[in-house]
Amino acid sequence: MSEPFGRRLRAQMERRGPLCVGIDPSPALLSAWGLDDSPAGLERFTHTVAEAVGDLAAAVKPQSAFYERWGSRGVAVLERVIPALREAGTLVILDAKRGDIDTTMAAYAEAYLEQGSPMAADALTVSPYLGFGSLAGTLAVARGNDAGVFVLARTSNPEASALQSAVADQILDGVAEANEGAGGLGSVGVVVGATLDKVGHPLDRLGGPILSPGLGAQGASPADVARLFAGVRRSVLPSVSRAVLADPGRVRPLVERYRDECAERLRD
Ligand SMILES: O=C(O)c1cc(=O)[nH]c(=O)n1[C@@H]1O[C@H](COP(=O)(O)O)[C@@H](O)[C@H]1O
Repeated sequence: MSEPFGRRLRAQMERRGPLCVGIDPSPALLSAWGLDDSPAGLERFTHTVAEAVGDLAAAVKPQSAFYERWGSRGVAVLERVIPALREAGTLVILDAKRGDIDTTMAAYAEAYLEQGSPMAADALTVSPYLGFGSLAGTLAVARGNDAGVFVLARTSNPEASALQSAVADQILDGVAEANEGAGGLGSVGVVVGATLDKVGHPLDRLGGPILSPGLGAQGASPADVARLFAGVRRSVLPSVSRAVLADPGRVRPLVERYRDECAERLRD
């Protein structure tokens, strides 16, 4: 590993355009592809998406839950696809949304961010609702491995608003502090859903990337993302899953379309 995650992400977004492609092999999508809801179906779906976008998307975000459904056989699929995606030149953000006390979080960080671990990704989504300080060990492991962390701040689901808006400032301050002195885009990001009407908290001092899921199936468009993040657009990595995954033959062209529109809208 050569460079901190934030700088690698900045380079990827400039080279490939600002789009993260989620791999969410739900039973409904496996069925739409004519695949069995089984580890073999999961593997076929996953590798088809990886081949379609590994050389195209700035980042790819496998949703761990759809693999964990199958226990060790599903996790084995994840263990195979993460290195394959990284080999293809994309950054892997593992979406596992881990959150626990500090020592347990450090163990999750070793599982997902320690280079050499079977599931080592470039970045991990984490939950700060045990207190921002509970992430200290995770941030340390990430830093030591040039990996990234995306901390939930304002998620895309409507039921999150009351809880998260009460503590979002603490989380954003913690992230800003963790990115101090990064020099370029920091490696500690936040998750802010593209579906929000407004963020309601300042994002201009974060210093790190903003992962923004909610494009497509949850109703947001690239124009919504541009409106929501006016002033910080160059730090935004929109993420799309179902809207590009419905048909195996159309994954690549749909990703190209979203990527081009996001690049156009988030130019500045
Ligand atoms: O962390 C995430 O990626 C995430 C955060 C959030 O606020 N909302 C959200 O939908 N996600 C994830 O992003 C993906 C959204 O999928 P689509 O709605 O199909 O694009 C799912 O894997 C969600 O778990």
